[in-house]
Amino acid sequence: MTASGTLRLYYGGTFDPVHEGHLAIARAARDALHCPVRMMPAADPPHRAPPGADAVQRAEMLALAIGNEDGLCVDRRELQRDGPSYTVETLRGLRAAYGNAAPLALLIGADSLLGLPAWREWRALFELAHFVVADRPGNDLARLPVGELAEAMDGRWTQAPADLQAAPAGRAYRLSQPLHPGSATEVRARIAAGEPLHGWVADAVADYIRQHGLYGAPLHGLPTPPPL
Ligand SMILES: Nc1ncnc2c1ncn2[C@@H]1O[C@H](COP(=O)(O)OP(=O)(O)OP(=O)(O)O)[C@@H](O)[C@H]1O
Ligand SMILES: O=C(O)c1ccc[n+]([C@@H]2O[C@H](COP(=O)([O-])O)[C@@H](O)[C@H]2O)c1
Repeated sequence: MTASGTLRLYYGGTFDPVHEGHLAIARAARDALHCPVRMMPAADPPHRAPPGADAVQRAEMLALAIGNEDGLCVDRRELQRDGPSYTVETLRGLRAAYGNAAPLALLIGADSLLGLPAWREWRALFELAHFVVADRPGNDLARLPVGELAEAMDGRWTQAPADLQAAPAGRAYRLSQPLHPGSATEVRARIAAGEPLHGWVADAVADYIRQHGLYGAPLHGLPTPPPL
């Protein structure tokens, strides 16, 4: 099918909490592809333990991290449905809203791509969207393991942003941004250890975490209770 309209790029994640690594790849994708990046928190992320912050809190932290920055926004559509936030359902909803000719893309990190065969109806995802894949430390995209994922990716890779505009779905673009070590696991561990968050999350996000006592952070303004 011929594509029509401008590329719509969605960046799904648990964002528990949003950190500087997330923002770095969102900005890199925005700047490389010249389109807004819609950061889309998963209400009930599949294939992982329940997040430490609820979906509304994670969306609020995203909004604080983004502030008024051009070309980044929060898309709350997955908060509006019940059940696990399967990406295939989200993309079908986007197709229903924007039509089969609209170029759609999903931004994911390299670790997510390597886990793609565990996603619900994963092969159908290539019919619904392009993938924009960001390099992530410890995940080498140049050496995809031989097997069903490598076969499914064969012939899809492009380094031409125009190819994502020329078709509604089915291509894969590698975002070779500078590697960023940010990880939500590391941020939560730093909070648990009482270490500073500056440089790991936006200051407004660090304030929100303290104000809401998230991830075991002592509530803002209250003394730390003695150990039991
Ligand atoms: N530093 C990073 N570089 C590249 N991609 C990243 C980075 N951090 C997260 N991502 C990608 O962003 C998406 C959402 O990530 P997620 O919200 O699960 O954060 P995370 O840091 O991986 O979290 P956790 O440590 O809790 O697993 C995933 O596709 C992930 O691969
Ligand atoms: O649809 C699935 O089966 C599926 C399985 C794992 C992850 N995802 C999506 O991938 C995105 C990143 O997930 P995560 O767990 O790394 O934050 C997020 O939007 C999830 O909803 C989706």
